[in-house]
Amino acid sequence: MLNYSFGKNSLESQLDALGIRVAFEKNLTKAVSYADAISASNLPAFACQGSSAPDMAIMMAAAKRIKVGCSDFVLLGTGGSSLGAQAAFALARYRQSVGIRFHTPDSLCPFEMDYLFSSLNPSGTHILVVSKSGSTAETLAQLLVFRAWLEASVGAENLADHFTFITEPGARPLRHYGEALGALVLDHPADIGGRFSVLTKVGMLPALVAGLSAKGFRDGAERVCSSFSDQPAQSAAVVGAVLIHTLHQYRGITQVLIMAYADILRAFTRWQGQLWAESLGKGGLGTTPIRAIGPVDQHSQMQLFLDGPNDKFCTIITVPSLNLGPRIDGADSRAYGLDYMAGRTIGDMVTCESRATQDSLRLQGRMVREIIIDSLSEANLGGLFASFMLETVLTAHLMGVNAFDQPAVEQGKVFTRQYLSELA
Ligand SMILES: O=P(O)(O)OC[C@H]1O[C@](O)(CO)[C@@H](O)[C@@H]1O
Repeated sequence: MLNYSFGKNSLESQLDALGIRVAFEKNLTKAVSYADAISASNLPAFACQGSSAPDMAIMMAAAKRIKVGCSDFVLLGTGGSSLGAQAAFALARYRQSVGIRFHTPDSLCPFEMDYLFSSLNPSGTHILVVSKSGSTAETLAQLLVFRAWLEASVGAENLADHFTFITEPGARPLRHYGEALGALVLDHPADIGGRFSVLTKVGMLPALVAGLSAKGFRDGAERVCSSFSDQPAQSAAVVGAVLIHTLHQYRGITQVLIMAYADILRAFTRWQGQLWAESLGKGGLGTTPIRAIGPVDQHSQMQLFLDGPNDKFCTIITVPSLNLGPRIDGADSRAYGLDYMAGRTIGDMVTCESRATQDSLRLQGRMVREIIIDSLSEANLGGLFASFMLETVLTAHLMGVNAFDQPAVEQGKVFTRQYLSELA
């Protein structure tokens, strides 16, 4: 279950106080008619992958194959080919549901790779290589290095059993490589962009390997999609997109903060950051995502959020945690003058700290939205994925930009190839 709130004062009264009620309503009408249009033409496939979709059987079989004798599961991929799976892995870690160790070297780092090789057990290592384009240099370089490392231990004849690939059909270096190896090569859906692919095989196969329910993720996403279709004007995605866009247009909001009060959502905030930045930063437009985790970032970034420029829209994601987690010893804390925490749980503290953060931000005149999920589950994480993808697409529509491309990053890739080939 995913709910949202703007605090004690109604959203309408806050819009009135800011003098943007009329502009909000106008943008809302535009967003709702776009929401109706995309609902009528079948909701975007990325957000609404049915749990009975034909790829379920393919993923289940692939996950079963990967798990045979697997002690270390390495996901090679970057950006949208890794971040969604990382968000899912965090849930599995918290559940302690599998005995497999997960490794997601999503950035290219010589030191990290050396360390990873020293910590892996080659015979129990399975490598899932994900790249929609099949040509991302970092992922391909990692693959080449991993193959040589693994071949030295398990032998060329056994390599295919240690690899699975996900990439688009067609002539692509990664596809060619996987097929030549004789490994399992699965199709990345051609009509779904990398950063929108978390509910496809890209995020769901790793989730299954981690012992999570892909059906659970997709059911949660479907629930969000149906309430988006049924009552768009009330959905978190539509209201969020309209509010952010209106505040950007009329009240100088240029940054969008996502602060999650659950460590487990740390990777989720990274996933959302890519989604937002790459989808909206176009042609001189865009708002900058900021990721934060509570309570820790109260002690690092909060001063700026509270007392720096009033240019941020703040989303606080919470999971009810009253009475949860270890309890603080009453006598011990009282003996040291810590009466305020005596007998409270760690969950009590986190709940109060999130409330304190929201109230402090509001006192400073910041616009704060709380998104509440009732538990840490596949369904709720799936719902968050769907909701934020819809919000991003709606925001792009309001801004008049294409959410689905990322033309500017290509130049850096061209330079990288050139500089590498020019190295002495
Ligand atoms: O899945 P691929 O094609 O390897 O791309 C990885 C990431 O790189 C980007 O293309 C940006 O360079 C992202 O959009 C994408 O998620």
